[in-house]
Formats: sequence, C-alpha cells, structure tokens
Amino acid sequence: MSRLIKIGTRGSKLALWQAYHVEQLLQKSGLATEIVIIDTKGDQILDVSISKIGSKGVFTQELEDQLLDGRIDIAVHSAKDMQSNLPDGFEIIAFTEREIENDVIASHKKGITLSDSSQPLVLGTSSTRRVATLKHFYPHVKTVEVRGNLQTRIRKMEDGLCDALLLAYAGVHRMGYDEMIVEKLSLEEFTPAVGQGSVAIEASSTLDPKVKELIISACNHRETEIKLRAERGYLRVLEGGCSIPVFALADNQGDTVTLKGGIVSLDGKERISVSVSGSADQPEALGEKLAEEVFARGGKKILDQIKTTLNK
Ligand SMILES: NCc1[nH]cc(CCC(=O)O)c1CC(=O)O
Repeated sequence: MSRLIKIGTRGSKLALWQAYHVEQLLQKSGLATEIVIIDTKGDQILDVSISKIGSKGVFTQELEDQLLDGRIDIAVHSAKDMQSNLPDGFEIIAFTEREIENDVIASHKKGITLSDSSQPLVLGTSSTRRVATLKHFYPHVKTVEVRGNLQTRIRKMEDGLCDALLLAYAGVHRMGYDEMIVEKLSLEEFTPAVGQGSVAIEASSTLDPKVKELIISACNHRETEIKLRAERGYLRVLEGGCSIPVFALADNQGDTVTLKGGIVSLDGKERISVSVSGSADQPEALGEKLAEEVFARGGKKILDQIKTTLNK
C-alpha cells in the first residue's frame, strides 16, 4: 500500500530545496509524495524586519492551517525557524540529518576576513544573534540589515549595500552558493542558532499514526533529534523566538550529550556561554539545565533587558 504523502512548504527557493530533500527521503523508502506550495505572511512582508512583525509563527501559521484542513500531511521548515512551543495539536515528528552548522561569511569579493581590523568592513545580516556576536568579538565590523531571500540579499550586496553577508552555511550550501564562502566562522564565537542546519517535519496530532511512523522511519535522524531536542529545551525556557540573541549547540558521543550555549546582550557587551553534559535519554532536561546555568551567571538579567528593548 502506498498512501500519497502531501508535503507542504513555503515557496522560497530554500524552502523548496528542503521540501525536495524530504521528498527524496520519503521516496527512497518507497512512499509516494506530492509537494504543495503555500504562501505565508512572512514571505509577503519582506521589507519589515522579522523582529518587528513578531516572529512567533510568522512562517508557520499558514502551513498549520493547511495541516488542520488535511490539505497537507506534513509541513517542512528549517528547524531553526520553528518556535520552541508549537501551538496545541501540532508536533515536530522528525528532524533530518544535520549538516555543517556553522555561520559563514559569503561575498563576491575575495580576501575578506573578520579578524583583519585594519580594513573597514560592512556585513549584511538581519539576525540579532549575529549582530550582537559581531559587536562582542569584532567591534570594528559595521553591520547593515539585509532582508529577503538569499538571492535578494546577494543582489543587494552586489549593488554595494555591504561587502559581505553573514549567513548560515546550510542555506548558502542548499542554494548552491558554496563558491561565495570566504570564511567559515568558529562554533566557539559564532555558536549557531538552535536547530541551525537541520530540517524539521511538522504534523498535526491527528495524522494517521501508521503514516506518521512511515514518515519518521524514512526521515528522522536519531542523533540529530537528540541534539535538537536538547537545544530546543534550552530555547523553550528562554521563550525565545529567532529575534532573541541566544545560541546553543549540542554534540553527542554515545549516551552522553554535551550542550554548549548562552546569550549575548544586544550591544554585545555581555556574552555568557556555558557547557553542560548529561544523558541522551533526556535531552530536554539538559536544555533546562543549561538555561539554569546561564541564568545563574547573569543570563536572566540580559534576557530581561533584551525583552524590554525589543518590546519598546
Ligand atoms: N533566518 C533565516 C534562515 N532560516 C534557515 C536558514 C538557513 C538554513 C538553516 O540554518 O538551517 C536561514 C538563513 C540564514 O540564517 O542564513
């Protein structure tokens, strides 16, 4: 038997790449698939910063409506774009194998590097985590907000808005722009956003359990799932959408998971980064432990300051 699996996705090139990636995994397991493209508010409001629209679910809600209607069986997203608490009745059923999780500098110019403070450098980014991290480690670097999909951002850079872009390797790679990468940034300084580099599959809890099992066994990468559950456990305590400069990266060796993460103030002056380890059986608990440690070392104060500033 083969029931057709309807894969919902946004229409951007990155989203489509991710949907095709999931489609391939499903097809390899002998499942029949169909891709359904859905327009979201996040795609339409391209000239307003995400932190101003209110990031909660801006890219996910329209897809969730279609999940409820049964027009699609699963919704595919960058795991990084998924809020830590999904609305009732929805769950992430699988995470695909994570790829390189680093941030990178991409440019059409050669010879650009963060560490050379003798040259003026303007970087395009719209992530508060990246801006604050730059202010902390590389205060000589200027930043300019660049929104839109990757193609749009590259065009703006080539038009002279900035010298280079600060992006996730995963997105650059998926779009086929590897040759523009001039520097791969360290995981210690540019610890990635929670979930960076993995693709998440969301479903409604009403999805037929047999179909759900088939999708999980075709797409879920167990090691990645453990890492992302730990990272998302941390994010959940901080109630952070993508507009708050928090970061976390898990690594697992056998039964032990190490989770490194923290928070950086918007002005870059304070940055707290802590590492904890624990059992792979309870990744969410490890995320909570990290949050406790980060809060105890001043992270709570930083978080409260950030929330006050962003809500103004
Ligand atoms: N913030 C938008 C976004 N969401 C997912 C990716 C890339 C893919 C990924 O990180 O998994 C990007 C672009 C970027 O941050 O450079």
